[in-house]
Amino acid sequence: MISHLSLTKTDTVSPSISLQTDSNGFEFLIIEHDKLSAALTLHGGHLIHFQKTGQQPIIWLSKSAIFDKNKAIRGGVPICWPWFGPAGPELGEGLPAHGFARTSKWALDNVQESVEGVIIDLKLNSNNETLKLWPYEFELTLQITLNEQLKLELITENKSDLPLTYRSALHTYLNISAPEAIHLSGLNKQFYNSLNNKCLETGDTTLLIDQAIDSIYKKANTEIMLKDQQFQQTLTIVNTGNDSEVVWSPWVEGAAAFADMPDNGYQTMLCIESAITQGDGQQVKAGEKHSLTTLIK
Ligand SMILES: O=P(O)(O)OC[C@H]1O[C@@H](O)[C@H](O)[C@@H](O)[C@@H]1O
Repeated sequence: MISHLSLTKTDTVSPSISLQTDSNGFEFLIIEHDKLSAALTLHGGHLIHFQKTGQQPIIWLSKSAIFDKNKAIRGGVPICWPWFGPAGPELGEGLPAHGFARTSKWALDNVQESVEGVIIDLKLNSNNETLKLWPYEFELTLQITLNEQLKLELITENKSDLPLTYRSALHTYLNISAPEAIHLSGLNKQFYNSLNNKCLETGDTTLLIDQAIDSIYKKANTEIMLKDQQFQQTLTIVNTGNDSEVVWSPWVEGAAAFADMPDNGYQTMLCIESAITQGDGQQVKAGEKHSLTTLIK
């Protein structure tokens, strides 16, 4: 999934993690471990690749993704935070879609390695720039656990004196063989259809992917299963701290409209997002923390 990138190693972080840059100096953390390979960027705190040794990549990255410090990366797991979709009108106009975490520079806080895999902690703290966009002091921690399973935990700590509310999504782009090979089950029956004025609709708990989809499902009551007949694998997805799951495929027209996705890109990806989208969002009291996770096994 990242073999098309031309990277140069600039530093060693730990036995299986190196810092590498592209020709523009854009930084990547590359993980080459006996059990898995993975990659992430400090820009956006963005996992862009995860593959267990001998298996298909689990995470999809656009072949035409743009690596630019002012843009969000197409593919991987963008961190949508502290809002999802457009910002609420109370925050003002001209704010970036899906918040600013996915275009902010995160700091590498900690790495742990074992024979099973690696755990990487990234941090993003409020600063003068974030306070102009969103008036709360915070510390965000993204813990990325890469081993037999993939786990992402996003911890929002409220460092202000007032309660905050946030919305979010771990906007996971999953790698699929082909839409017609996919059978998705375990979703809630009720969903808000963003392609139909966000109307609340009732469907089946299973879904075949044969057209554009942009739906906010009420939180699943059970595990979500993504069966891929061609890859002969079933991914099980368990989300916590969320109130909904977003399922998104841009399909033919959507992919054609994106400069950073090949026209056929929609055929090999499907987003299933652990999300906070309902009501006013998740409240976090002053000094407290809230955790949003997705686990893919
Ligand atoms: O192009 P972006 O900003 O990364 O967003 C991609 C998609 O993200 C999804 O989560 C939304 O439900 C879609 O409406 C949106 O189009």
